[in-house]
Amino acid sequence: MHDVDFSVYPNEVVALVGGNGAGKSTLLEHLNATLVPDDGELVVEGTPVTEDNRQHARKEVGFVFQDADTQLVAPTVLDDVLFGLQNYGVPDSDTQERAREALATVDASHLEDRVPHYLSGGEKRLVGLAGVLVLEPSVVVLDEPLAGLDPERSQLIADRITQIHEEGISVVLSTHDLEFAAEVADRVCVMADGNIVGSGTPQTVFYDDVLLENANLHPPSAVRIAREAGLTPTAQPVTEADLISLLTASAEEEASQRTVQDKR
Ligand SMILES: Nc1ncnc2c1ncn2[C@@H]1O[C@H](COP(=O)(O)OP(=O)(O)OP(=O)(O)O)[C@@H](O)[C@H]1O
Repeated sequence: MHDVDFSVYPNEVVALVGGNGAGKSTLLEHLNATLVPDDGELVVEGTPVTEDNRQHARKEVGFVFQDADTQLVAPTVLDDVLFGLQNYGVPDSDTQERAREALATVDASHLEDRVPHYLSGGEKRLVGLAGVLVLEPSVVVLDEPLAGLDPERSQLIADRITQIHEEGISVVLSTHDLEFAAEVADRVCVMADGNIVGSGTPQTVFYDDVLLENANLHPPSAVRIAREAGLTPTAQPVTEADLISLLTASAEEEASQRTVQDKR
């Protein structure tokens, strides 16, 4: 990575997109000081992070790994979620209740006695998220949160991201799924060759053909369909839901014009 200037503001969802090897995971791993820059500065909640105070960044920035096995270490799911709390010295009297609440927020209460290693990929991702949320971080970082998930689990993760956002926590995620980025992100950053080459709202980024082409990305299907259907001079839908409401509104408009003509 070189010359990267990246900030996360309170209560926003940022999606990092870019081709394989663009540097998304590397940038994310700097956010909680898993990696510390050789040159330059990482500041978390006003405190510069150094080799000696990584713990501050770890506490404020919760990281959900793509490979959840990296994260899940205890004999049961509940123990795993408790582990972080105990590590940060939270009194034992509070920990069980907080851990169970965290599992409930990701719909994973039924997994609490299971052995983490034998969970499915999607279940591991949810438990990893619970283990992060229980520590009440300011920022949650998710590396490829949908990788290997079925549509139902993907929607669950998307819903949880929206919920975390509504609770005032910032979210930074990396993804190859631009439809998902369009659905959840306030801001999209495009990465290529170890740098951020463009950023903006999903509309700004996903209608910028030159930027997407330079980063080897294809626009989300809603953007392609809107263009093919000639809708883009007046609207810039980026999600399927945007497109459906636009097409519905335009069909209703057409129907009402036809009724007026018929009456004449
Ligand atoms: N510790 C490391 N030492 C040297 N090079 C590394 C290290 N970690 C990652 N890289 C290299 O940095 C580049 C960016 O990797 P990174 O995993 O950040 O990309 P990415 O955008 O997340 O890719 P993908 O979408 O394929 O997961 C790759 O070329 C990778 O080989």
